[in-house]
Amino acid sequence: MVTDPPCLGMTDDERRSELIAALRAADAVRFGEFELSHGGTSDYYVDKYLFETDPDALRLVSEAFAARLADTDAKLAGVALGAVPLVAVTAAEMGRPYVIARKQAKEYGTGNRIEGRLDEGEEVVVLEDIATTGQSAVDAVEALREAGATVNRVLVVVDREEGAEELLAEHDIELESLLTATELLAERDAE
Ligand SMILES: O=P(O)(O)OC[C@H]1O[C@H](OP(=O)(O)OP(=O)(O)O)[C@H](O)[C@@H]1O
Ligand SMILES: O=C(O)c1cc(=O)[nH]c(=O)[nH]1
Repeated sequence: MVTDPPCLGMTDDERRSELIAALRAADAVRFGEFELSHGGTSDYYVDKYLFETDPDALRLVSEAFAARLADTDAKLAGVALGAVPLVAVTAAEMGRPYVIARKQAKEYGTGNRIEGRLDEGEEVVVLEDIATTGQSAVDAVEALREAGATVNRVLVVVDREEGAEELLAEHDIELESLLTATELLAERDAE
């Protein structure tokens, strides 16, 4: 069943502006020199844990995700660790079940790479916080596909526009973002 998301009346532009303001208010957009997870450095960094632990920003992200997901009744998946709060809140808001894609399989107990219930052939949309190279998202999709899911869509909060869209396309995955780096940094870049 496809449920009506909240704030359906908001335009994408309104939602984007509100989200940028919330990320900035949470102090999640940092400037300086930062090392990134797949190598290289950057003069800015989105500290996902600052916006994910801020109730206003977390609520806005989950509402925006829910609005984007109104066109599908697919199961949701979150990429550990950062996307776990995002998928949990979005799933609760939408009344949808979800799974978690670990970076590596658990080394004891169940030995699971995918946590939660996943049935063979089930359609899954992956939620992620940040896409830089896109490798983390691709790894999660591959693990979900190996576990039997059908996955062709990844939804991220921020696409840093550093090749993720192209890498995902090579794996037959469409990348959608709530914000691009261009949108997020427009104010700084206009100065
Ligand atoms: O697109 P990529 O080049 O893969 O980079 C982005 C990934 O890196 C960050 O996660 P991080 O490795 O910091 O892990 P965490 O969620 O466990 O903190 C971010 O949350 C993405 O998952
Ligand atoms: O590529 C990364 O590692 C990365 C970039 C970023 O802006 N934020 C983050 O949490 N990780």
